[in-house]
Amino acid sequence: MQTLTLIQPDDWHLHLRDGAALKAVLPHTVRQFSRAIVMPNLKPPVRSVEEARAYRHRILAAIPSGKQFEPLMTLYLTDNTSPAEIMAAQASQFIKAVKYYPAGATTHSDLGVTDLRRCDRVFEAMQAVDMPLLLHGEVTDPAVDVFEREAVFIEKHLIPLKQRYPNLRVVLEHITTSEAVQFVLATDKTAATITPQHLLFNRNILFKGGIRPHYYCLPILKQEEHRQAILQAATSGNPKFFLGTDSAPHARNRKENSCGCAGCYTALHALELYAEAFESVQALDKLEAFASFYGPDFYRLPRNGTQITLVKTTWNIPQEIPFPESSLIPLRAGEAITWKMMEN
Ligand SMILES: NC(=O)N[C@@H](CC(=O)O)C(=O)O
Ligand SMILES: [Zn+2]
Ligand SMILES: [Zn+2]
Repeated sequence: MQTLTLIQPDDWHLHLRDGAALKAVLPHTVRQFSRAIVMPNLKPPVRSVEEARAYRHRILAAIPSGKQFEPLMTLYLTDNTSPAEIMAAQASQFIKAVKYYPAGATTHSDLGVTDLRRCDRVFEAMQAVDMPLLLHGEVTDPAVDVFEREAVFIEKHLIPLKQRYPNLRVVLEHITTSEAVQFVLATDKTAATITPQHLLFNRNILFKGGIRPHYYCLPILKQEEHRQAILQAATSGNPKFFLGTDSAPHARNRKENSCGCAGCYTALHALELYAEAFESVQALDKLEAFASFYGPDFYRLPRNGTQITLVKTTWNIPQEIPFPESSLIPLRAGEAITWKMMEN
């Protein structure tokens, strides 16, 4: 039987939510990953060191007994974030990054930043203490085509930001376009996370035989040429590209809705999905570094010591998972998948 043993991976972009939802999804992540960069887009968002400390304790309390997991916390940037909060975040040790959401771009982003330039004093402080900036890189201008919003953001906002703060370390999150790949390759102190859905699917899946809300996430899936560009980047062995699932749970009734939420749920089977993507281009030998080395290297954390094993065997992804309000539909629910993580 074909097996694949990896140093235990970490998830460098994850939504854990809070309360009963947190309790429902955390065991899945804990099974696959040792650490995760936890997104701060709660309602209300995690804007201060004290809120991050309290959220971190709620996560720690929800870890299944006997399991090891380290949540790496982030702060939600607003127009009003102060440089002093950045200094306090750096001193906290448990806050590893600051997250930028353009106001209104995605789930729970209404308190996000209205204009990047308003945060210049904060970026100066982040650059000074070497705190990474994580970006949801899309413009929100309704006049810009939804498929162009990442490329326009890079051109109009991110290139100028990096010109003002060349030493600010940035991670362009969940990249979806060849423009993003080109930007990351060309820019110092810049990395990117890549999700399983953006490696496996192009936008056709959204309309395959009907509208499929469980494939809807932001940034939206793009054309095939973009999928190929990010698959090439992920499997290239370049340490600027690493794993971030963007697993984003929403209850079934909120996805299957006349105005459905954005987000794909992959925490259950992320490594299997990534393995399929890497195998599709004969690059399984590149998976371990993408999943387990380049993220900790970027965040200047030690690589994990434990290992996990994937086995080449076919199983069916569950149709649904228990979740508050209704249920949770994992990506590719009910379909077969050809890798399986062994219980450890
Ligand atoms: N990716 C998504 O489609 N949704 C994320 C937010 C985000 O990462 O943009 C969520 O929190 O649901
Ligand atoms: Zn996002
Ligand atoms: Zn996200």
